[in-house]
Amino acid sequence: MWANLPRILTLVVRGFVLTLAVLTAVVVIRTVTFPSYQTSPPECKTTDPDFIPADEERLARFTSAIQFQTVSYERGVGTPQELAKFVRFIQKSFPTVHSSPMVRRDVVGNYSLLYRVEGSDASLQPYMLASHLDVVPITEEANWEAPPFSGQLKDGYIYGRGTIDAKHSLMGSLEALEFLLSRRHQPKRTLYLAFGHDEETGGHFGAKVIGDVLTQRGEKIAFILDEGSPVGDGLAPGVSKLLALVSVAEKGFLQLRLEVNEEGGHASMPRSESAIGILSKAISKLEDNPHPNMFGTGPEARMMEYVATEMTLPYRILASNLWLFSPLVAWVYSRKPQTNAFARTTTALTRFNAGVKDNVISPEAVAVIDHRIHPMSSVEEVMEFDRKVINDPRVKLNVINNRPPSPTSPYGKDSPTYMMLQETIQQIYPDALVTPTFMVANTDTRHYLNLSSAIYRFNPYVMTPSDLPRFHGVNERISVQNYERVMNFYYHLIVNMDKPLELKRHGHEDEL
Ligand SMILES: CCCCCCCC/C=C\CCCCCCCC(=O)N[C@@H](CCSC)C(=O)O
Ligand SMILES: [Zn+2]
Ligand SMILES: [Zn+2]
Repeated sequence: MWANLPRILTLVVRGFVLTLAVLTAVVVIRTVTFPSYQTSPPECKTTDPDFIPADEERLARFTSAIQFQTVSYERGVGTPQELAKFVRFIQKSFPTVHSSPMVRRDVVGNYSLLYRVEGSDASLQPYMLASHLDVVPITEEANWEAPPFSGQLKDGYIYGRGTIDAKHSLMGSLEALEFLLSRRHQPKRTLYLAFGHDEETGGHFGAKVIGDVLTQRGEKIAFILDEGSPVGDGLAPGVSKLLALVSVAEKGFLQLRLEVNEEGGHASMPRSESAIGILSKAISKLEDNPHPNMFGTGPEARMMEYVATEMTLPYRILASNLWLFSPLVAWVYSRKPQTNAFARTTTALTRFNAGVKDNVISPEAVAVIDHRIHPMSSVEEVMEFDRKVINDPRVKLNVINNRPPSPTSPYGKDSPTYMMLQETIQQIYPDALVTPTFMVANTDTRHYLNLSSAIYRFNPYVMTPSDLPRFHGVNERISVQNYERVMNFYYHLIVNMDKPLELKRHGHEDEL
């Protein structure tokens, strides 16, 4: 036995070296032969004479739109008077849209707006552009560089709540339509514009009703485009070019109310555990035990493949070989909040309430957890995980609201609508890569799922990592350049949708 040891060791080392050599060879071959999913940009139209400039008049309209304080607070609790004023302002600001015989406008659920622009070819399925009228409340008002409802123009940026979420797309799509109709252009394909008034609190009285109205009309929609992920500048690790993130799916959500009820009493005679202490431990366990890393199991893996050939070398090797490096990429993604959101179901503690007086032991403690569910997980799985982690029957878990992750819409060369979107994005951003991904937050599209199987969530503006905290945060703003891109993106999209949407498969063509 001992005599054979050198031979055995040699064989083991040889086996190891051989395996390493084979793995390295496979990794190298895959890296250099990995297919490119990017197509060259079409002829750029933004230099055409019919480009929409962000001139004084349009910027003034956008500024005014920001000044309406259309805040949504809680489900069913909004700002009806501001919404009504904003609706009147929209009507006055886009006279051609509102007087055209081609346009039917319905006010739905009191304040939401549904426009139908009649196309000349009734055989073509309509499509829909969506956004919303409402905004979230202001936080830390003292830290804003310009008053949050001013729409003030400062150093090339328009400041205010709603500038990126989402009055840019509401006003931008209406500007595009006004521009088009004022040139007496009738689209071939019927187009809907749908603007809910309570997206920020779930869309139960706005988008839900719009969805019901269209369902009752028996409408089937070729594709829907709502607010969503942006064109990232430095957002994705290893990608130096602009990266247009088209969300073909959306995370689910689960909002849970955690409640502990214990005996209260005089603060001079406390028991060893209080309602506050028990709930704090539960919360702390949830924060210490994140939901499992699922990177590589959902549409996020496709995102890596779509950009693999364009990445800097170390990332290119990783992205071309997810079969081997998925756990490593998963770890890299889990290190920053914005990429971690793609790797797992997230857990945000959004409310914590207890106590009424300094010397009274509170009999009750309540917290709210907002989970965003990874597309490959489920509401049930998340509940089960939380229960196991908390492992304390004194902590009651009540569901406030929930929604499973959305289905994934078609993407890639087999999907004419996705390709039309990609082409339009490339007209505005000729140097950008375009990739499917999923939306880490939620949109009104949850109410439109039965209207279309092709639902995309995309914001046609550029965002850097330092811009991300502006969503629902302090100093929300959009650059004039970005707002101009938004208007022209919608304009180009509407023009492009007059071209036939063709499925080019197996040598035959079908039109939607
Ligand atoms: C690897 C790529 C990294 C890219 C990282 C960043 C991508 C960031 C993407 C999107 C951020 C934009 C978020 C906008 C959210 C707008 C929608 C919204 O606010 N929805 C509400 C709905 C409330 S319903 C109760 C929400 O809370 O989700
Ligand atoms: Zn929004
Ligand atoms: Zn929002």
